[in-house]
Amino acid sequence: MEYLYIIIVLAVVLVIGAGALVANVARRRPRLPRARSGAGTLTGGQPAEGEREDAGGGVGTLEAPPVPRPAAPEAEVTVEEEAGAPSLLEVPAPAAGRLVRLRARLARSQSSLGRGLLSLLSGDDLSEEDWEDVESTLLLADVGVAGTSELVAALKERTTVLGARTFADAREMLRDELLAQVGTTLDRSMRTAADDRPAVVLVVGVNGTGKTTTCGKIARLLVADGRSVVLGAADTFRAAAADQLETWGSRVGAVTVRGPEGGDPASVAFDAVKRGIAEGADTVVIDTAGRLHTKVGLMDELSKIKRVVAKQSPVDEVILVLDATTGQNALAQARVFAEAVDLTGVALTKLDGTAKGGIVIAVQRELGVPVKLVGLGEGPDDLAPFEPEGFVDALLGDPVR
Ligand SMILES: Nc1nc2c(ncn2[C@@H]2O[C@H](COP(=O)(O)OP(=O)(O)OP(=O)(O)O)[C@@H](O)[C@H]2O)c(=O)[nH]1
Repeated sequence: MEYLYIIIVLAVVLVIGAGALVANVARRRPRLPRARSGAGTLTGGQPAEGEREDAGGGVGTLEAPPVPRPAAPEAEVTVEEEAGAPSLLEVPAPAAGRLVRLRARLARSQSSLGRGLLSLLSGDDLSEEDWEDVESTLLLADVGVAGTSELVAALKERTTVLGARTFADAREMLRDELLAQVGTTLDRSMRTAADDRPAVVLVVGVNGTGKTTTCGKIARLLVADGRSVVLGAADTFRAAAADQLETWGSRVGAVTVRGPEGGDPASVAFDAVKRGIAEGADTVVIDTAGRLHTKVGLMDELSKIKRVVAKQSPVDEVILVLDATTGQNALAQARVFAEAVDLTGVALTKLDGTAKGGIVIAVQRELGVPVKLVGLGEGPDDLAPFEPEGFVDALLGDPVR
């Protein structure tokens, strides 16, 4: 009987011991590293969620949220990358025809300017009240007072000559007149190449307009055209801006030159151009800070950057970034920057949002320099060279009713 008790106790001890061993082994089993969100996989278009945040701000510090254990093939890729294998650079979407490809983004917010005017203008005689509606539609679409009165005068003249109009007639007439206002003969090319030295592009504007993002997107446009790019993080005011720029650059193989936080922006710009020359780069794109509260401070800083850069190379482009959704405020900023520095072009961002397309006309009238680029989204390739025809067609929508 005693033996029986001993055997039972031993059996219980054995079962408990085996259970503990199994649990311990299961706990120690190595896990596969977490897959990085979309790294090296993007080839243009909309980014994956984690990348969208990268583009927006605070990049480099963002951790992808924990994800469930990845499927086997993804996990293998991640293991290789983390073992030091080079990750693939992204291939940006080609620059040509981007605006036409992105026109749906623009058309979404433009129904009042396009459809609204077309329904007013097609048909027979327009009453005084109708013309007032045409005028207020144009003003509400941010065309501005001068542009609106010119457009209304031209449309009045055309409707008198044309008489009764079909929808197609009205569309053609409005298209012609809008194109005349937007301008088809302005030189909208970006000077991003120079003989025997890198071309220098200075990007200026108030913070929050999309300046750093636009620098990153310009780099992508250039890389898509086969150019080599050096980025200069001369926005030394906010450390995250330099991180953000560096992330944009690293995605397409562009080097980013940066300085200490709060350091001298002109010195970073100088170093970036120096690096561009040393590396035989095609273009140096310099991001600047926009947080200067007085016009004098702004003028001093921008002219110092230009002066210091000019010791090595002329500045070929000075692009002002304006947030198109801010309407009149964007025009006020444009005025201040135009007094501080000789602008050569405008990048109008956020035209995919609540912006009104007429701002293109108003900004060009205000500054006397062409809109060269338009931002149509937060995705890495949502920046397009501005094309007047594609833009006006997007405003007017489909030619067939
Ligand atoms: N919808 C939309 N968002 C945009 C566009 N361009 C930029 N943005 C967003 O605007 C926000 C501000 O962009 P930033 O590039 O950080 O602005 P910034 O002017 O450089 O600001 P600082 O770096 O603080 O000086 C970001 O969330 C961008 O993703 C655009 O064309 N469309």
